Amino acid sequence: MPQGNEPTCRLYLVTPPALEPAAFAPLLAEALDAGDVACVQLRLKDCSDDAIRRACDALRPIAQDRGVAFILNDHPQLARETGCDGVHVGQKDTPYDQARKILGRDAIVGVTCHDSRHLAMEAGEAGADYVAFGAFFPTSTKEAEYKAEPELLRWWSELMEVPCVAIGGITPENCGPLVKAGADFLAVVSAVWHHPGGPGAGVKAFNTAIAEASAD
Ligand SMILES: Cc1ncc(COP(=O)(O)OP(=O)(O)O)c(N)n1
Ligand SMILES: Cc1nc(C(=O)O)sc1CCOP(=O)(O)O
Ligand SMILES: [Mg+2]
Repeated sequence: MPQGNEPTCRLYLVTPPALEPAAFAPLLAEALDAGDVACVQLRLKDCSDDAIRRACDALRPIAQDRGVAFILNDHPQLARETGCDGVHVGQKDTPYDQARKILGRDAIVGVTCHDSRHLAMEAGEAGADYVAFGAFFPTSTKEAEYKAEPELLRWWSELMEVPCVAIGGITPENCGPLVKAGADFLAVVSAVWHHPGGPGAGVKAFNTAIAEASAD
């Protein structure tokens, strides 16, 4: 939970779905050195386990050395083997209970809940560290089958203690209503990694937008 001067909503960076670790490492460092980031999710799609291991080994220390949690998408066993802080699982991935057994009670386990109150309550009651809702806006990063509305974040954050993450097409320009509705984290791919000024400028733009929306 936020304490003291921490912002009420924080940035949750998700990596591009394909990357070359040596080339991506300086971009990740640039992003994390530019401002406040709560966590990084390594989300590699269509990749071998060995490639994921290599990416974890190269990128995990960049996050953890800066006090930023490093979470692996989809692969609880690999997350455990490679020293990640946790895993994110979707509804078609390893079930929450199994992921928790693999990683233990101290790890972060987050669960995709699409636009569903029911899935979120199930995940929250089971012990998930956060629930993720989306997609809030059109995204070209993946084919999003569900559409979530800010009202879902308002409902969840007023009723529940478990933090909620908003994902899908989020930019510094459109994030205000999500912050005001109670999102604890904004999970972002394109608007940071494809920011015209580079990822550092992307993080700064989000930090400013979140601060402005929180102050309103
Ligand atoms: C923070 C966060 N929220 C949602 C997702 C999507 O997970 P999932 O539905 O399993 O889809 P893939 O990302 O695996 O394609 C996520 N990764 N992170
Ligand atoms: C990985 C992911 N999951 C989503 C969901 O709705 O569950 S949307 C999404 C892609 C997010 O990327 P961008 O910030 O570039 O839109
Ligand atoms: Mg998944």
